[in-house]
Amino acid sequence: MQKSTELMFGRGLVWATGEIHRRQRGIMNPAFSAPQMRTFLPMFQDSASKLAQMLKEEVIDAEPSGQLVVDMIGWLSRTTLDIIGELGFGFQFGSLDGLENPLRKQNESLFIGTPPRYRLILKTLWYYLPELLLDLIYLPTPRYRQLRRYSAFMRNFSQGIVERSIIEGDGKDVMSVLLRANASEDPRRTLSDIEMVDQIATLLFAGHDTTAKSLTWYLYEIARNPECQERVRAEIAAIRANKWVEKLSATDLESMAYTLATIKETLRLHPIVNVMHKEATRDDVIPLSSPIVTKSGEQVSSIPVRKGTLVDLAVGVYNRLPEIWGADANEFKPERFLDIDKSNHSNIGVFGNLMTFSSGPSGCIGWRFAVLEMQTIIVTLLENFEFSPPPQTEKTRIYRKPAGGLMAPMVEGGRCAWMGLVVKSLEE
Ligand code: HEM
Repeated sequence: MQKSTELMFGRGLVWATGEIHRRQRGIMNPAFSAPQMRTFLPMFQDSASKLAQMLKEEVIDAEPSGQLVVDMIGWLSRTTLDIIGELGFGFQFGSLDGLENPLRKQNESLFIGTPPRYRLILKTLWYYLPELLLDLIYLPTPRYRQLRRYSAFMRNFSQGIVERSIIEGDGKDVMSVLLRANASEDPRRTLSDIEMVDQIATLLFAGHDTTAKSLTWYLYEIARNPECQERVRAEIAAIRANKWVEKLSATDLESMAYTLATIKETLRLHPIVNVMHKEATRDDVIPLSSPIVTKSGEQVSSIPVRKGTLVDLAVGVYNRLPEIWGADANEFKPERFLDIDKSNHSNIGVFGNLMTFSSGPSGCIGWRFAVLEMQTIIVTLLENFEFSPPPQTEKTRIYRKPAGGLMAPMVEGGRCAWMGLVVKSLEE
């Protein structure tokens, strides 16, 4: 597992474990702090406005009625790529402007389609086979060659970015903030040049498709629940009514309690990382919230684990547990986050008592980035468009399937993520 992660992202934060992870994370945390994220808001807003403008052109041009079935995941993926390029490492992808870019092509080729069956089997066996045998099975495959090509390209590209950021020195993006923090740290606690370079591949992977797919699931839910959609629009209008400047502030966004509840509810129902694989770093005991009866009839209230035990965290299952969320756990009901009974909830996860961004020392470092980005894009889209599901046929019915390691919307038999929604411009 760590080997393929290293091939894709080098020795960045997603790859690191133990002491190396603690050191890297300690230096990176401030670059993702709440005040730092607020400085990103204008760029989120500019990208969201550009998305709305391009989408409007597509909808109005193609249909005189001002509505059209649009694959929203394509648009959202381009938007979040432009954002992570500029705010992550000061690079202009220009994908909303239709620019072709070799890095974008490399990145897309890596994540397109569901994996073939043999790779899913290999992944399942991964943990249980000796490493040498894995090398023998894995090394000659086309997937291995693809990963090698990607990692060589990425290293070269990222080196250029880091060199440029060092020379320019005043960038506002995450990498520039990180480079400055690294320079002022005790040398024993700093990131090496290679570790710094490899954070770019890490940010590109972790900060792009994750948010695009979560936003896509948001639109899917909001399209199926028009009364929720209207309520979000009304909340935005109420905030606007008290403002005389065009741009909303971070405080305005935070005050939209219902909109935030709809985001939490989407992240609850559609965690894009459905299962997380962890390894116990020491002998430990996992306490259970309520006792269970084992196959042998024994009642247990905790599970001992030995160092090295592999533990799968079923995020998708936790997020829909009726014991936590109620009998209507499978339904989209944002109100549950407005009148949440805190006494019934253990405080788990970094956001909304959910496991979607995980928890603990390796929980998602970019969750504040992702939430603010989602809030901004959602507000802009819902102020300008109405979303509804297209007529349901085999060609338009959406299923949740794994693609590129993330749960994606797909139609039956499709190889790529797709989310067609009827988009209607609200412009008179
Ligand atoms: C809705 C969007 C996102 C979701 C659902 C998400 C979810 C996750 C999850 C489940 C993990 C694994 C945590 C673990 O292993 O315990 C993770 C890790 C990570 N995420 Fe996110 N993420 C999102 C957006 C972002 C963004 C926008 C960024 C960066 C700008 C980012 C950067 C990272 C990094 C660097 C890690 C590795 C953290 C570590 O190992 O210490 N993520 N994310």
